[in-house]
Amino acid sequence: MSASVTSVAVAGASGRLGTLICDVVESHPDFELAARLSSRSTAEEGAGAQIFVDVTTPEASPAIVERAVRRGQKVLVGTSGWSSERIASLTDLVAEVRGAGVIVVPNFSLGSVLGTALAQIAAPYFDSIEVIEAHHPAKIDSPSGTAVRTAELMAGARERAGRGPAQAPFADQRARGELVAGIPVHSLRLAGVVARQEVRFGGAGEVLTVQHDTVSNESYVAGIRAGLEAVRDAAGLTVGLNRVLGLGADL
Ligand SMILES: NC(=O)C1=CN([C@@H]2O[C@H](COP(=O)(O)OP(=O)(O)OC[C@H]3O[C@@H](n4cnc5c(N)ncnc54)[C@H](OP(=O)(O)O)[C@@H]3O)[C@@H](O)[C@H]2O)C=CC1
Ligand SMILES: O=C(O)C1=N[C@H](C(=O)O)C[C@H](O)C1
Repeated sequence: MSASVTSVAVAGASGRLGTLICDVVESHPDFELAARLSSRSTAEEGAGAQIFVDVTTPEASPAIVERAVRRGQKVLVGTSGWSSERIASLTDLVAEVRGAGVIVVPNFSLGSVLGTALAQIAAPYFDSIEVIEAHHPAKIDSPSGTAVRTAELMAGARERAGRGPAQAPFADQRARGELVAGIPVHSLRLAGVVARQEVRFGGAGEVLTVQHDTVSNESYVAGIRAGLEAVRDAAGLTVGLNRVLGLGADL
């Protein structure tokens, strides 16, 4: 392995996103694929790589990420399930481990990140907000990580603007979706869909919709490349492709 080439291990390499990440690593002149890991891999496999990528499952991800951080690897996380609570404990871990560098990217698609940013701009101006996300039927978790992140960021934007929680009437009824940071989120798992998110804002006599569609996994390629390039020299914890691309903080 040449000194200028950075080695990468991918946990979840046999999955949909992991396969794509391995392709991106292999086609990038600065990186070399050191290990393809699956659910059957041992904890030691991939330990020698400089960068460790986690794209597994929300259940498995925290332990996999902690192990990689503790052994001094730079870590890029694309797995969903990294809610604000999980991010808080990751922040503590990163502060504890000297030299740690972790980037968590809830969505590698530029359009999705911009959609979430636009939703944050709108959130303080509309008390009535609902999120509808749709994904392919093989997705094991719901709501999506992107929907959770979007709802949390919209609630934060409202709080910073001095607005109270969004309205969520009759939220105790099951068909009203799952409340995330006080905002109802509805999940569809539908053949023919890759990934879609709609954020609907209701106001007096009007509805604003911020919608993003991923129509193929190609939408993740540029974000994956940017994440890999950024995590090489990462210090501390970074959350969101917007920060990786220098598009600003959480608005
Ligand atoms: N950030 C983003 O832009 C995107 C994020 N995602 C997220 O990435 C994650 C993976 O999605 P996707 O590729 O579609 O999922 P898949 O089900 O296709 O792949 C899951 C991968 O994780 C592995 N795995 C499962 N359980 C474990 C375990 N206990 N320990 C270690 N590895 C395990 C599987 O290995 P095996 O083959 O052995 O079962 C497989 O390689 C999800 O959380 C998804 O939401 C997806 C797309 C885009
Ligand atoms: O599982 C997926 O496919 C996706 N998962 C991520 C999420 O949960 O938000 C990102 C994207 O929506 C695709």
